[in-house]
Amino acid sequence: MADPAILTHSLTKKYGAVTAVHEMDLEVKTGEVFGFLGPNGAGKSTTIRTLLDQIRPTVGSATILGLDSHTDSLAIRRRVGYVPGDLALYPNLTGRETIRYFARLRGGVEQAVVDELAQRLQADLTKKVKDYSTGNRQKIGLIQAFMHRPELLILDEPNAGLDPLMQQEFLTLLAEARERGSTVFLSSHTLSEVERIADRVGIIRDGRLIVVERIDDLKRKAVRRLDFEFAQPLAADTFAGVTGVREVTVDGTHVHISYEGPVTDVLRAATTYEVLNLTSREEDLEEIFLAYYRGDEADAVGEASASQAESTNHVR
Ligand SMILES: Nc1ncnc2c1ncn2[C@@H]1O[C@H](COP(=O)(O)OP(=O)(O)OP(=O)(O)O)[C@@H](O)[C@H]1O
Repeated sequence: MADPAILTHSLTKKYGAVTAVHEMDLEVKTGEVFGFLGPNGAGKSTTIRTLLDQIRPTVGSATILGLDSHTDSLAIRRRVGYVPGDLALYPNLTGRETIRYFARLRGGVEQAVVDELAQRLQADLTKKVKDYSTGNRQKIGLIQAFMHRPELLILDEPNAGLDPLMQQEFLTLLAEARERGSTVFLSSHTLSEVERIADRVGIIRDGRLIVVERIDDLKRKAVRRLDFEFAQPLAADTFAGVTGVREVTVDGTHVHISYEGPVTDVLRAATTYEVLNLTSREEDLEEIFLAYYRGDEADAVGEASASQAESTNHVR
């Protein structure tokens, strides 16, 4: 079997009294797109910089593509494309000169690949970097990360500053990289940025990896809602004890139900009465995710459904 693309053992980074990364055991499989999610200051960038040997862990170790992150760091750099969270560029170089500089560090890349990436991302490479907007700087970051068709892409909040059209193009580039067999490690603070492309997500909070799940499983756990209109008013306890039901609001003939898991029992209980109308609302993945952020992972689904507004405020 292929080595995992990323494997860490008890990876820990302390800055004085602050433990930025705490005993992290992370495995990213070859060929998957892994979303690395957490709020500001959770430890995402510190983890990534440790993986790339830009900083040394206080305790623990990591292998990247089967190579030791420290002793084999040069070999790793050639096989990895990296977009840092705080991309530092020379202000007086043009975009093209900047890309040439990165290309030389990599031992040369195909000009045709650079041109195609620049065209697809609508990057103007003739301007000096100091005259770029945040989004245009980010495009340079993406071009240099993708241009050597690396086996592993490590992307630290790569969407920053990209407009919706470019975000879409970026997702297409990721999908193509996956088609070629590349692995993608993608950090973000919003699930919505990664949910369309990631196979699995890991959620990090206060330096700890608190959950790793397949996006499909996370979706299965998400809260869903049904709004019924009945011919007759129902008693408040009509749905008490029905499997999967989390919350019921009865307002005369209108009943709102949030539930998790299969809908069968809810429907069976409802259709013992005359149903005039039924609407089903989108499952809300963001809610369950925000609950993990807040620290309610033991009961992420229930808490999320109870107080979305509060959780949204907390993250901001
Ligand atoms: N060089 C440093 N010296 C001291 N503390 C640091 C240093 N770098 C990071 N930290 C601290 O480590 C913790 C994790 O920071 P990190 O930048 O890794 O988080 P992050 O998840 O990438 O956040 P963001 O989404 O804001 O980039 C924070 O408390 C931060 O203040």
